[in-house]
Amino acid sequence: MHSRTTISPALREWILTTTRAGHSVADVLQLMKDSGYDPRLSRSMVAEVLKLPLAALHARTANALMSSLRTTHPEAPGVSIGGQAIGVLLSVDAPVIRVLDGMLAGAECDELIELARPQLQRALTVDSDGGQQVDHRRTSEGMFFGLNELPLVGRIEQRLADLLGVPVDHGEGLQILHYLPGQAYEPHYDWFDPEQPGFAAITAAGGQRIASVVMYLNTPALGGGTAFPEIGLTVTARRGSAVYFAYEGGDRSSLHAGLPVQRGEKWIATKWLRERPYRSPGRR
Ligand SMILES: O=C(O)CCC(=O)C(=O)O
Ligand SMILES: [Fe+2]
Repeated sequence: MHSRTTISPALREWILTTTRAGHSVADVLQLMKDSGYDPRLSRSMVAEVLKLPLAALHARTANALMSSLRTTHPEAPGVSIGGQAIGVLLSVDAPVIRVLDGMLAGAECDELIELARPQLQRALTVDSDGGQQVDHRRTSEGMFFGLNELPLVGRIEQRLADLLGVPVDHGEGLQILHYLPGQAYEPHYDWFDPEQPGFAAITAAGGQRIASVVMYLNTPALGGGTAFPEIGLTVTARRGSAVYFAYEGGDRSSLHAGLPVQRGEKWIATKWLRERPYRSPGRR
């Protein structure tokens, strides 16, 4: 007798909408695994809902589950997305860097600052065990928006997704950072170090980081650029513009720093992108 798996209507609906939204079967299985579903059970449930032969899923799973997406690097001279003309002002091949102007409209910058201001807290970094820590290397204050938390946030996330060819749910929540004179973010990598004990925990959902977009929400009076010391490049912090950079885990050329603000203040919004969907069913 063929025994059918019991699938809740909510889960059935989620599998259908997620695949219709363009996600691969591998993505769906990975998201379910991240949410604690048994992989074998997930495969039968997904096969049943999508009316796929179970064997096809088994054969594909091992490779497909590890499949990871890369961002598409924006090409000069630029692109228009939803009415926003984004210009590519500078391109570097190694590390991959694009300096972008027109990433955000002035009003969007102002709105993000005002929404974030009341929620600022001392910015944390991920410690070697995967937990959050106060870090002397990063003296700014910050906050995170949930994915698509507000229409403005959702609009910016969709623009980034269209620009980089990666679904919105590969993104971590948008982080807003505020630096005052003297505050900085010392040289660091955005990818997670596979040698660190917390690597498995940090990358269990979404996998490794693959790219970052630092968007400048204001123009500091002096200082506060983003430096790439390995190649001697400093990107000027200018309201509405952004720096995008992409990397592999372990890529030391992607070392970068938020230089100290010398006069005025600096506001940025950072989006970190993962190789796989970072958002799982039921998680914001
Ligand atoms: O403040 C900056 O310019 C860089 C910020 C940064 O590196 C980050 O948010 O990961
Ligand atoms: Fe960074």
